[in-house]
Amino acid sequence: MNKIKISAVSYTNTKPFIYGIEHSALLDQIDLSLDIPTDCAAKLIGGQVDIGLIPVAAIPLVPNANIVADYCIGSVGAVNSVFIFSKVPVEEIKTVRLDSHSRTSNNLAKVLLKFHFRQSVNYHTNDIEDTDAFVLIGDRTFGRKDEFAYSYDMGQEWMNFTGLPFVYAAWVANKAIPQAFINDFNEALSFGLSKRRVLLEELPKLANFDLDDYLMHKLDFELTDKKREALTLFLSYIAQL
Ligand SMILES: C=C(O[C@@H]1C=C(C(=O)O)C=C[C@H]1O)C(=O)O
Repeated sequence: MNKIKISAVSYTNTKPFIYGIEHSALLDQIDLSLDIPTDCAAKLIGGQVDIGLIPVAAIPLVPNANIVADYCIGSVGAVNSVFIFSKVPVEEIKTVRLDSHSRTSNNLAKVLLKFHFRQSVNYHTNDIEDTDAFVLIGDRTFGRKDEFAYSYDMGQEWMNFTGLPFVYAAWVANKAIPQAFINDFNEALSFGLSKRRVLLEELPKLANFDLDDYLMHKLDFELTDKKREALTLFLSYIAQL
């Protein structure tokens, strides 16, 4: 049988899933690559992989997109790794630099600034551009919150805006995947989540970031009905940008 090709996010948020996959019999049946979120999306859209843990904002661009797992990268309120960092309070933000790693959070920033904060903002993608604020996601945000005059946790702001949890990335396939594989895959992901304490022992301690709180509490990995509702709502807001 051909191996199933999978691209997953290379950040710490995905390590519980990788732990589960690496400790399962699935390892012989798959080709696994770890990529930044934009590349996970590009590989799934381009057909280089069969399944990707992709930014949900990219789902409409995936041919035959179908969500194949009961787990995701999500949060119920603050997530502590998806931020708008700003020099000025949000009512004064006029320019924002987007994060080249991100698809979901760049769109989440636009949705929140337009529909929640009701700000008219110019967006830049150039790294050297001097802007009022910028989007930053993933491990590169760890411990950096206090460096900026204003930090907006977008998981928290989405909760303030909609009363809903949020899903940043989901396991999506671009073709039909055999049900037996999906069952084993869910089992592996669930096993990885149940071993987060073991994983935390293996990860280096960070001086100014609570990794335990991040993996055990801030991230919320179950793709619940409320998160699916949030996903549909988020995609409908993106369509109105
Ligand atoms: C919570 C996070 O979720 C992520 C955010 C993504 C995005 O903004 O496109 C994509 C994948 C996830 O890794 C994070 O990276 O901090």
